[in-house]
Amino acid sequence: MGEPALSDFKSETGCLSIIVLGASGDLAKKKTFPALFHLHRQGFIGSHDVHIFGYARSNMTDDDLRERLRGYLTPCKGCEETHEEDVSKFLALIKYISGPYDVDEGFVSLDEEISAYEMSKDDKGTSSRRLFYFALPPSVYPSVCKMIKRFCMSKSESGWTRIVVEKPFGKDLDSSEELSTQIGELFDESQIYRIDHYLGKELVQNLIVFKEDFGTEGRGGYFDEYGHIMFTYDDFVVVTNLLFGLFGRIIRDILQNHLLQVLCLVAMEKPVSLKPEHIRDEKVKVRDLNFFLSVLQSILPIEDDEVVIGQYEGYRDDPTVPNDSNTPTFATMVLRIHNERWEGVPFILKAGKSMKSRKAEIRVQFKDVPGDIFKPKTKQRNEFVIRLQPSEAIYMKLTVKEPGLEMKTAQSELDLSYRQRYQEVVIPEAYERLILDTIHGDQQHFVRRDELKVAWEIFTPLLHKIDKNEVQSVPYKPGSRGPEQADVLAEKVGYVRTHGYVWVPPTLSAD
Ligand SMILES: NC(=O)C1=CN([C@@H]2O[C@H](COP(=O)(O)OP(=O)(O)OC[C@H]3O[C@@H](n4cnc5c(N)ncnc54)[C@H](OP(=O)(O)O)[C@@H]3O)[C@@H](O)[C@H]2O)C=CC1
Ligand SMILES: O=C1O[C@H](COP(=O)(O)O)[C@@H](O)[C@H](O)[C@H]1O
Repeated sequence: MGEPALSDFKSETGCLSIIVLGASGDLAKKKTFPALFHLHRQGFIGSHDVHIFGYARSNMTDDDLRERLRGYLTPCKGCEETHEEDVSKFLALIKYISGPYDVDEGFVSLDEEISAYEMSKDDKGTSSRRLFYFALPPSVYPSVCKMIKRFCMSKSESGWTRIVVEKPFGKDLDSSEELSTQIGELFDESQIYRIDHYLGKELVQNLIVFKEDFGTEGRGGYFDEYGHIMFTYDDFVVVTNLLFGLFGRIIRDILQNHLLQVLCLVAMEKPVSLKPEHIRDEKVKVRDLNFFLSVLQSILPIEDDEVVIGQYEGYRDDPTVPNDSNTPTFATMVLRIHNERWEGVPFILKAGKSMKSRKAEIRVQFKDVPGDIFKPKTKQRNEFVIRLQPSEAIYMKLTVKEPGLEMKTAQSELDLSYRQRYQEVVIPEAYERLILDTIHGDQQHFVRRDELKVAWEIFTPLLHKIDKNEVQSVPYKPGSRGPEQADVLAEKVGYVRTHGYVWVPPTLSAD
């Protein structure tokens, strides 16, 4: 398998302009600029060929923006000593331009600034690279795209223009397709980077490496031993703002994108190679001689009785939330992949806000061994767990003999905890990796238009039912596991929860 290395994408030179649209906003200060800072600090983007432009309507000077960002540029482990210097060098690269999102003048000024910077370089902009990062509400994407297309494209033949767009990409199938069409009329798919930051997480990226082993096995039934696969996202953050004021929040926010993408990487066949298009094809490729359907195409419609949505008690106390809001802050549902490999294996997706803990993980539960001679002494099932966050880890929960003279079983784990195993390694933030991929033109970890469409096809019928109150949120206590009905559903489809066993993460002290 030809594995693309970072160096495969490094051949481009010429000045690089990174334009953060919506520079005054929350995402820009918390994620986009800090990611750029860390890339700069590590030398992935260099002062000699990079300039960063912030653009938004707010009235600010360059220094106002720099001061606003300063507090979010935190030192990483081991670089405390040079931190202040690193920050100063980075902030010096930033220029702020104020302007509206739908008026020519703003983008004419932006283009003038970028061009002036390009002309100041040795190659006079002959290979200008322009990366536009949309840290903006999607409502302004169409007008901003028009403005960029009209005024701000790279003028050099050997350069490029790329746009990075944030979710939500629509609120259902129709609105998403409309947005895709509007953007698609102006930019080629190869210029559009639809970011799903879960695809940039270290352990999500590791899923493709597991494929190498999985994929070499024979077909037909070797997954028979896999009882259930559970994807969870539990968050204790209380979120009060309503996206679009629409129902179905947690589904649109987490399940339709982050968890579905992770599911694809787990369930898809091994791609032909690591080339970005091969990976994206595998997630969504169309029916191939009626033989193997890709993962997304093979997901069956979600059954009403395989969904539980919940809302934490107190959610409606927020003055911005209507008293009769049905908005789910929790959802669990079963997806079924109708293909040769996964027939009969329930994929349980679960996500919630205001939960007792904050974690995201993939849990593959194995079926009971037929004729288990230790039954009924062993009540727990073996599980393979990939903990995406916090404290990244891959571990196998399994039943072992308890050390000692007695033949007693106990649950334990084989554990690869990243913090312990890779003590010297700083795991990069998802946004760092994805921005670097954009600069390198690597679309592997970005959502292609056809993927997005199928993702919405899966969830839209359910979302519309929730929007019409045909599916009701059940209440759950803040700081709990979510509604009991969710556990009942998981149990109904065969998932066995282990009671009384808590995995204690290893300490950092090496023996
Ligand atoms: N914040 C986060 O952690 C995450 C955000 N996202 C997505 O990233 C994008 C940006 O998010 P975020 O930074 O939180 O958004 P903000 O609400 O902070 O908006 C960003 C900037 O856009 C401008 N803006 C806000 N509302 C409007 C409007 N109605 N019309 C025109 N301009 C507007 C404002 O700049 P000005 O008024 O100065 O022009 C604002 O500073 C969104 O698509 C969001 O869904 C995705 C994942 C996480
Ligand atoms: O996209 C989103 O993701 C965050 C969760 O991201 P994480 O990297 O902290 O797990 C979520 O809190 C937010 O609501 C959602 O829009």
